Amino acid sequence: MILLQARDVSLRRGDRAVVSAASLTLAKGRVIGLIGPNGAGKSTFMRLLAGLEPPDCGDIRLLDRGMGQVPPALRARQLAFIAQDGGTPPPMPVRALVALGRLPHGQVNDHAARHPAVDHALGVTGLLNLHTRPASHLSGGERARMHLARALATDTPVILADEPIAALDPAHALSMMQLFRQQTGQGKGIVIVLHDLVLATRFCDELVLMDDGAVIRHGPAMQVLDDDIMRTVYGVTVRRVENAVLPWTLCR
Ligand SMILES: Nc1ncnc2c1ncn2[C@@H]1O[C@H](COP(=O)(O)OP(=O)(O)OP(=O)(O)O)[C@@H](O)[C@H]1O
Repeated sequence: MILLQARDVSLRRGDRAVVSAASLTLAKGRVIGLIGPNGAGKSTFMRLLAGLEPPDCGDIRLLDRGMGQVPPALRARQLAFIAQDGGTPPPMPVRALVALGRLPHGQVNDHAARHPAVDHALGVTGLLNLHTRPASHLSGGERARMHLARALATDTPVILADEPIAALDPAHALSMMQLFRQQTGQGKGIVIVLHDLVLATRFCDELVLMDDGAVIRHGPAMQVLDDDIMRTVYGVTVRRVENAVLPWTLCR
C-alpha cells in the first residue's frame, strides 16, 4: 500500500530551482533514507512532502488524495513532520508538550496528557524520567527524542523526520534508528533525512539520493552508494580496510 507519493515535484526559491522534478514513493512498512550533501534540497523536499507548502509543479498524494485536497486536521492525523530544528521549546513540562501530539485527535490538557499513547511515546523514547522537566531545559539530544515522542503520540501512518539523529550520541542515535524501524512493524512508513551513511545503510530499506535539487539515484543502499557517487556527489573517496571495526573509511 502506498502511503505517500511525490511525482516530478519542483520548487523555485527566487531564481533558483531548489527542488527539480523530484519523485519518491513511500509504501507501508518501509523506511526511506533521504540523503545528499548540504544544500542538496532535502529539507525543502521534505517540506513539500509534508504539505507545508505546495510545489510549483508536480503531484503529491497522501494516502488516497492529492495533498492539496487533504484538510489540515486530517493531514495532521495522517502525517507527522519532525523539523530539522524545532527551535527552543516553550517552558512547559515534557509530558504536556508530547501530549500536544494528541491535539489532531481533539484531545487536550489532562485528557491528552493521560492518554496511553503519550505514556507509550515517553517510554519508548526513554523520556519517562524527564516527563516533568520543562521542555526548554532539555539538552539537544533529549529535545530530539521529545520531538519524536510527540510524533509517536499522534500515531500517524506517515512520519517524516528531518535529521532526527543529528544531535544524538552514538547510543541514542542507534536506539532512535531502531525505534523508527520498529514503527514499520506497526504498518507506518517513514522518511528520514540522514547524513550518517552507515546508519542509513543499516536501517533504511531504500535510499533516495539528492544532489542539486534532483533525485539522482534511489534504491537499496549498496546500489546507491557506490565509489563513483561518493566521489562525484560527496567529494570523498572510499578506502576499503581489511579486518577493521568498519570495513571502510572515508578520505578527502
Ligand atoms: N528561502 C530560500 N531562498 C533562497 N534559497 C533557499 C531558501 N531556502 C533554502 N534555499 C536554498 O535551497 C538549497 C536547498 O536547501 P535545503 O535546506 O533544502 O538543503 P538540504 O539538503 O536540506 O541541506 P542540509 O543538508 O545542509 O540541511 C540551499 O542551497 C539553500 O541555500
